[in-house]
Amino acid sequence: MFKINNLTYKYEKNKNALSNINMDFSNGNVIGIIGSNGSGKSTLFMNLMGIIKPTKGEILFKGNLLKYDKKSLYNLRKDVGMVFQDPEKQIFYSTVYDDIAFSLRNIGLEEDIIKVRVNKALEAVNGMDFIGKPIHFLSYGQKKRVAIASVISMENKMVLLDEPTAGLDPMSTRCIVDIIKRLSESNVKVVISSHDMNLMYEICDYIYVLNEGNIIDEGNTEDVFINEEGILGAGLELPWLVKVHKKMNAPLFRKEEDLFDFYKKETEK
Ligand SMILES: Nc1ncnc2c1ncn2[C@@H]1O[C@H](COP(=O)(O)OP(=O)(O)OP(=O)(O)O)[C@@H](O)[C@H]1O
Repeated sequence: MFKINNLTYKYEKNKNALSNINMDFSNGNVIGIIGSNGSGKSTLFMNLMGIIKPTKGEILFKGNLLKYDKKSLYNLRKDVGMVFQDPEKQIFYSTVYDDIAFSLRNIGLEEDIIKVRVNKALEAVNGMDFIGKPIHFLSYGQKKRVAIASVISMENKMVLLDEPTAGLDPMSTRCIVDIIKRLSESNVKVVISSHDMNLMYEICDYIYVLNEGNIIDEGNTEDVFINEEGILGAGLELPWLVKVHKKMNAPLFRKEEDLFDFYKKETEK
């Protein structure tokens, strides 16, 4: 859906946050953007959503140059939803129900359909307990789950997730992994940024590695993560399954269950 040609973005009085970026999101169904703090991930997402405009280069959406008038942005955001890194940036309403319902009311849905969508989205993030609660009663992790539910409820064709699991406990993280898998199975394109290399290795099928605003590597997930130099060079670490492969000479597995099955069979021999 998105194709990015030679995108450069510079914040005022700062060096380039992104330099000459080329990306094609038709390369995968779950696309990962990895990079250490300050490498440009959030800046990239804000460019894609039309919140900020490239200093140089172009962003194509469905083959057309991104436009910034109200109607074009409304249409873009009907197709593409984004979960911001900081949930406070996208939560405005007094109660959880109304917050999620807000965007759905905006696109003119009937109240009974809204009710179904809000319930379904909150169930997906394991958040039905707080449906009627005022937002300010929630913890950071709970707000994050509401922000994710809000985007899911829109049923967009594409979802951008900026650090969706940062600050979440293990159970909530598993919920998010399941959500991403389900979205992908229902043909929603997912683009995700995260510092959690194990998560990215598990769910992504194509990876871009950002370092100080430059793409220093890209490719299919296994090819990118096997390149230790590239990963360490970007200030990241190898997923544990790749470490086991490299240090213990085990086959390369994508899922930990496959590794455990392998060793179980080996010890039974
Ligand atoms: N509003 C801003 N004004 C000036 N510089 C900014 C602004 N926001 C970000 N930057 C700079 O742009 C660069 C990229 O920042 P960005 O937030 O996109 O990185 P990131 O990869 O999302 O980082 P993190 O992993 O910490 O979320 C950094 O050098 C940062 O200091």
